[in-house]
Amino acid sequence: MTRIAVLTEGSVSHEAVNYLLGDQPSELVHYQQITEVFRSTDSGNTDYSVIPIENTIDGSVSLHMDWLIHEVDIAMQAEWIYPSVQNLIGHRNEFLNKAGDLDLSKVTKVMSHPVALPQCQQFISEHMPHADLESTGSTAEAVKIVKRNPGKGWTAIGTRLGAATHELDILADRITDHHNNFTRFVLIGHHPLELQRKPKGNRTSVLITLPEDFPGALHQVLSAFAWRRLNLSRIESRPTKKQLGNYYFYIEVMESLESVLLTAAFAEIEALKCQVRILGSYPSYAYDDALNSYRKIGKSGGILNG
Ligand SMILES: O=C(O)C(=O)Cc1ccccc1
Repeated sequence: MTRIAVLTEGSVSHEAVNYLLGDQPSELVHYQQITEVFRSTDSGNTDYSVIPIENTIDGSVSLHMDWLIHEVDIAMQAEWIYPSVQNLIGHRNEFLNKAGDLDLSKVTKVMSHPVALPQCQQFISEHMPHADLESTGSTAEAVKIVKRNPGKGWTAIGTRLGAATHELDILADRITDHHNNFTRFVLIGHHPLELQRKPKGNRTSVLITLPEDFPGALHQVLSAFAWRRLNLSRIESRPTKKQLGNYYFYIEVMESLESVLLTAAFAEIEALKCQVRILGSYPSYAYDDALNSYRKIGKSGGILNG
């Protein structure tokens, strides 16, 4: 059976891969840290790894992009978007006042993934301004830690699946400051994955290094795509880590590598003495479904009393 590495049970990544796979059978192998998720497929222990790479609120997840570029050489095989709906999770009985209502001023610590904490900044400063904040390997790791440490006033920010899996209470639901909070995930692996669901389109991701002392090189690179009417869905500069001020351009094109237009664009860019490293050419799934689920989730949320 296909083995897929993913963050801890009940993480956003876990919800997201369940959504991508639907009923398709596969074995999920869970890890505490994203670096272990990367290494697992790199070492051949799993066939694929699930990596969150971009968030509507924070933008690129830098650590994950860096691992994709510098630490492993595993192709991107699919991308999809999934909403991250965050909740405040803890042992409910620790936060009740005499009237039996929740009193979040009793919270001493809020733990979560470093991408999830800033997403809930307004909620935290309004309801728990004095709580310590602590980062964990995933939202679900935070839930597990809180579960193992009752009586300390600790809480976690995480998913409904995380609260259910680790048997903790949801103290407040949908607490992200912006409700259009989506994360883009990629599935990386050495072979394409056949999925039952139909893709919405194709993407090709590429790293382009510009030659030194070539004024206007980026303009020429972009022109190679533009005059062929190849749409770009993302462009971002990333440090090469070799020298201060040296950058790659990470570019995503809304086209498959099977397109002769795209291969011709890459050949033209290489002729300009740029280096082209293809990170993957893969199907893109279900953006509309993600939007529909956002509509279903609705906008309001907050502290759950009673
Ligand atoms: O920590 C998790 O649950 C993850 O899967 C990483 C993450 C965190 C916040 C938004 C999207 C993904």
